[in-house]
Amino acid sequence: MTEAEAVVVGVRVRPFQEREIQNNSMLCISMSQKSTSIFDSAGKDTMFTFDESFWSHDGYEDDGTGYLRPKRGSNYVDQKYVFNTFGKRVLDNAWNGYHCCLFAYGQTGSGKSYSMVGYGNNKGIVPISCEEIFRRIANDDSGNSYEVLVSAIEIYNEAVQDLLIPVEQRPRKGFEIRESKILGVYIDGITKRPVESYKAIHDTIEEATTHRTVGSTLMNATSSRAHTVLIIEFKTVTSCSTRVSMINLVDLAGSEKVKQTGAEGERMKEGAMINKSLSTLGNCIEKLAEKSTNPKKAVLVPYRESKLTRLLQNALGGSSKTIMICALSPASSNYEETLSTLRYADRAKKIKNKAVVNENPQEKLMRELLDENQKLKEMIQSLGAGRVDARTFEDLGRKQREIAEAEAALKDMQKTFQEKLEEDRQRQGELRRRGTVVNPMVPMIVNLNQDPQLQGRVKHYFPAGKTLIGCNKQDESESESEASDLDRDSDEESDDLPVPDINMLGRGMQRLHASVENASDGRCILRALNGEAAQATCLNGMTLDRMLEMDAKKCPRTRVDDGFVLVHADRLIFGPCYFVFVQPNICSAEVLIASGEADFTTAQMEEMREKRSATEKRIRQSLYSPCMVLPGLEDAQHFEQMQEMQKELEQVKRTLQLKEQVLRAKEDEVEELRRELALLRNPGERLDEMLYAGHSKVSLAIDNTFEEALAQLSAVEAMLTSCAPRGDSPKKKSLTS
Ligand SMILES: Nc1ncnc2c1ncn2[C@@H]1O[C@H](COP(=O)(O)OP(=O)(O)OP(=O)(O)O)[C@@H](O)[C@H]1O
Repeated sequence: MTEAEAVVVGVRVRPFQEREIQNNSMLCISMSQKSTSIFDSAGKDTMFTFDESFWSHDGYEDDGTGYLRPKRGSNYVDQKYVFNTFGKRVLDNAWNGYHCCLFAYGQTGSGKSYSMVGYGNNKGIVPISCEEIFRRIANDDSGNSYEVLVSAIEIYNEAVQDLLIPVEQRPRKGFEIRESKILGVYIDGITKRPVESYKAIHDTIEEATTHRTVGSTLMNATSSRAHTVLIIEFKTVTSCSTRVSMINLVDLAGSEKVKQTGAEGERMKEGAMINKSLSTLGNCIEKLAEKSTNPKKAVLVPYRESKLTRLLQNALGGSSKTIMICALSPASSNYEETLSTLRYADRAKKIKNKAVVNENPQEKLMRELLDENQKLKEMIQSLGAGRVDARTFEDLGRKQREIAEAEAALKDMQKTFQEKLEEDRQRQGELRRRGTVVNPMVPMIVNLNQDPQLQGRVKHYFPAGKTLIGCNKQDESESESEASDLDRDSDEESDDLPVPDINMLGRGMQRLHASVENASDGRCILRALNGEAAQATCLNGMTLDRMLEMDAKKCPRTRVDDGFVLVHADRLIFGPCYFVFVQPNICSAEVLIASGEADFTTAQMEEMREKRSATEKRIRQSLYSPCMVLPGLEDAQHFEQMQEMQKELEQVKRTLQLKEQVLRAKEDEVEELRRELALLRNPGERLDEMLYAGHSKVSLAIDNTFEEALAQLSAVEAMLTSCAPRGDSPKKKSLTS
């Protein structure tokens, strides 16, 4: 009989972030071998022991390529070490035919994605594992053959989405998680992409990431608000058997409490949904731990209460080998959250699973599926013979659906891997022809946001041809029943309109708002699709309707008919959404954003500046144009009009002055921040400045002291002079001279 095996749990603490250093954050975590301690503000510690405690807080250096490696003699744990400890274990298990699951838990910004996916050269467990899978396959000379299928999903607001299909082709309410006796828990209709090389799996993950960010815009989400799961189905075919194992790599959403993030409205709902998934996960872990400690006790595990736990049911309390990596913030300001993560991890390590090798499942599955088919036929026959009760009738409907699913699964199983590859190639070719598959080197717009954490998270690509930007209200979160009749009428009217390729919601957005044409000469041309849209679309602060009125020579951008040629780093505003245009062959979006060349404040300020000058122009026009039309100043009515307008002008001037003050203050603030940033980037200069400041203070002090001394001397001198006998006043040399 298979031995029960505990969930393997590791914790990892990251370095301080810039903000935490600036806030003089205190370190509240210490680690010694497998134990981790957390200290509260009074210095009292709570200790936990895990399978692994990874110290990644300090003791590292850049190896010259951006990769962070441990300094000589330090205990810093780098990405390779984490992969060798946890990632390799997952792969070994998969190779032996076990289902495996690795999930990362922790509050936002604690380092989950760093461990799972990694950044730049510091690749995480997911990419290294994918590389390793194909390296092992290439080095295998046993005669076995291998088949790898990849799925990528996101759970957001309790809806499961397939990240391998474009946003606009997804069902609005997401995909269904189903459970059947034969197939177990599975997602109905999810893409399983066959991959035969590291490049293919890498491109698939890139595609999923792109769809993830695009998808998140539609819902105002950020990556940390959704749970992402990469599912790798790994099949080994030997001469006498077939083994299938599923590898689930799960990057959970941030675990912070909604209260702490100050979330409101839609964000609050998101937070509640994430918390629902995470708190159900917590409850399941608690119940499973209870069950493992007391196997005889009847414990109900609430898997069905959230999509996440339903999906992870097998990984948590079934036949899977499971590893959990908990990311910790080192800062004392996050003490509460980190302590709660440690408690979560502590409970998880008590769970015990009984993993089994999934040998020959395909043949078994096919046999079972055929049996089910037979049973259904018999049921139908009995229905025809009139020997059926109500319960059987009800069952029949359910069975019919199950059989349809089973038959679809059977059909899929009967296809060879080569057939699946060929089918996928054709599908990809078709999508590429329609421009649906995204190449990260095509021009794009990237979002700008007040919150630097949210900046650069959303990318919209412009493949060759025309891309339509608009507001497809069907995607709006309000239910249709709440829409006004007027809205409904206008929606009906606009039903014939094409669906925009890029959807942006918010005030000022038109159903078909703008287009960007990626022309054959490589230029991208922006056009507003109607007058109202032109007023609500800005290029570097200026509305398109204003640019269209301008003399072509004065216009800041090259005009092509009614459109404008976009230039790398141009700021664009559509309704309430701020973006920057990126030509990836000039530099990547990440580099552009990090350079500070385009940011939210700049875009907002140039918009305000343009609005001000447009208003001034309008007032000037309305003030002076009547003079030309009306007969003369003696006309009383005209005089009144003039006075009215003068008042209006004064009012506008005052408003403008106020706005100008605000703008200046903001500009000063930005200037100050830029200066600070430059100093931080160049500490030498900072030191010089400090020395200079220190020097000035000292010389000022010396000057003051000197001045005071002189004053005292003059006073003494004056006293001496007044005290000296009048007659023989000597011709003294002044002490001050
Ligand atoms: N072990 C580490 N070594 C160096 N830097 C790290 C490490 N872990 C995390 N970081 C840095 O900390 C920051 C936050 O990490 P990360 O984005 O992985 O957090 P997260 O928990 O995934 O956040 P979110 O929930 O928002 O996705 C990043 O800048 C990352 O580079």
